[in-house]
Amino acid sequence: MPDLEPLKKEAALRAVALVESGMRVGLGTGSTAKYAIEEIGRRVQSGALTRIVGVATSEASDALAREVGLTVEPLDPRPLDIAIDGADEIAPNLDLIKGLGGALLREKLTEMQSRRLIIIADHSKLVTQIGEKAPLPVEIVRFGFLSTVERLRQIVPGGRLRQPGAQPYVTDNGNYIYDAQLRPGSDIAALERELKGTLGVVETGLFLGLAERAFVASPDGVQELTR
Ligand SMILES: O=C[C@H](O)[C@H](O)[C@H](O)COP(=O)(O)O
Repeated sequence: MPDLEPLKKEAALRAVALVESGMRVGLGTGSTAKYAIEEIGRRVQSGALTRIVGVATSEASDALAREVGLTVEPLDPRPLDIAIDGADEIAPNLDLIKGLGGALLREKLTEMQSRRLIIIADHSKLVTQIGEKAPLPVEIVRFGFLSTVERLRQIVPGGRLRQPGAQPYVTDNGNYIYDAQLRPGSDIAALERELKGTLGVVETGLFLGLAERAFVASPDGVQELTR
C-alpha cells in the first residue's frame, strides 16, 4: 500500500492557498482536513494570514484548530467564505460521499452555509459513480434505532449499524450511524430524498451539488477538478 499521507498534505496545501485574511473558514474533519487545519494554523502563527475565524465540523477538528492557535467560533447564520474538507468518494461531477469519520451532520450544516466548498483528497477517493467504493453513512437517532435500521434496510438492503466494538459508534451529536451499501448507478438524488424522509434519519453523507472544486493528489501531481 503506497503512503498516501504526502498526497493528502499536498492537496490540503493547494486548498489552503485559497484562504485569505479576514475569512470565516469551515474546518473539515478527517485525516486530510487535519493537514489543512494545521497549515492554516501555521500561516496564522507566521502572520501570513490574519483575522481568520474557523468554524469546526467536529469536536476533534475544534480541538485541533485551537491547538494550532486558531480562533474558533460556533456556526451561526452568517455565511462562511470557504470550507475545506475531505471526502470518502468523489464523483466526476463532484457529488460526494462523506461521513466515514462520523462528522457528516456538522459538515453538512457548516458546508451548506459556505460560499465555496473545496474538497481535498488523494486519488483513491475518485469514483466514476457514487457507491462504487465507500458505504453511505446515514446518521440516525438512538431512540428506536433498531426500527430505523429496519426501515433503512427496506430502502437500501445492504448495510449495517456502525459498531466498531461492543457498542454502536456514537457521533458528536449523540446519534448512531447506519452504513448503507449503495448500488452504483442508482438515482442518488431520489435516494437522498427518500432517506431524508425516513423516520429516525437525521442526515445522510450524500453531498450533492455542494462542492465547487476538488484538489486530488496522485503520484503524478495534484489534479484540480471543478463542477
Ligand atoms: O466524517 C468524516 C468526513 O466526512 C471526512 O471528511 C471523510 O471521511 C474523509 O476523511 P479522510 O480524509 O480521513 O479520508
